[in-house]
Amino acid sequence: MILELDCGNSLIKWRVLSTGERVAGGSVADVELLVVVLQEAELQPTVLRLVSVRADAETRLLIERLQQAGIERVLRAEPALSLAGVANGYADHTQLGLDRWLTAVAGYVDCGKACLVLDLGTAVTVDYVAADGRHLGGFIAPGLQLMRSQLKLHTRRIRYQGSEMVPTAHAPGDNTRDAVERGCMQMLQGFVFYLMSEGRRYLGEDFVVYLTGGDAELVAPLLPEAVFDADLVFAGLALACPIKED
Ligand SMILES: Nc1ncnc2c1ncn2[C@@H]1O[C@H](COP(=O)(O)OP(=O)(O)O)[C@@H](O)[C@H]1O
Ligand SMILES: CC(C)(COP(=O)(O)O)[C@@H](O)C(=O)NCCC(=O)O
Ligand SMILES: [K+]
Repeated sequence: MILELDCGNSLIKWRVLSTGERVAGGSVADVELLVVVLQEAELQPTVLRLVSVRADAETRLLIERLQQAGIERVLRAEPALSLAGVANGYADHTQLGLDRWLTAVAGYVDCGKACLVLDLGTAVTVDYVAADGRHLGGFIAPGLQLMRSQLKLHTRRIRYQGSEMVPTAHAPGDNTRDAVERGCMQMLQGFVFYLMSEGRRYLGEDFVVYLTGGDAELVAPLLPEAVFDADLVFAGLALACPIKED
């Protein structure tokens, strides 16, 4: 059994594969919770395949904890100049977030043509891959939770309970919560529309849009033509760290 992890800045996304098939998965806040969840589900993976954008020391501790819990073999995605026909577009390829790299590669391998990958997590990341496999770089912007929390952190009177994000609610807010929630949502949605038009400039008319990350469902209704794939990073991880069992 293989345990796959995508260690993002907010959550650890996990899946367990048995003979190449997903048998369980979810997201957890930390590795201790993951160990408990695996024990309760009576899952005992021995191979770990992971991608992490966390600090190296934190990632090492996480791996050690899982080794104590029964992991025998570890494969970790590393920066690369090229993979599966995609050429890393960063001036220093080691600086490109590995989650971005894997989703860009997975998108290109899936469609075989130009693509735009939007990952709406802690940060919103945007990556362009041209039809010939050149990764053109992209953009990094704050995600929804970051936008909200920064407004609360740096103001005295933005205080409200709940975060009722309704993707289609656009009317001017008549209370603090709706004003902030809709304002942040419109920042995100406006950004996505802008990226689509920029996409035509960089990629031409014919490109596929991939949508992933914890907040992807909030913009999915705006992009009916986009491919929504919550597991895009795992598809990239399998390409970066192939295992016989795949
Ligand atoms: N239970 C949750 N805990 C944290 N974030 C959540 C949760 N449910 C939804 N989210 C949203 O998902 C985003 C995190 O998405 P994710 O793709 O997991 O990010 P990352 O890869 O950066 O950890 C948060 O910014 C938040 O807006
Ligand atoms: C941009 C990110 C913080 C996104 O992380 P996430 O929102 O998935 O937690 C991550 O890809 C990262 O740390 N990148 C390194 C900087 C770069 O890609 O240029
Ligand atoms: K992200």
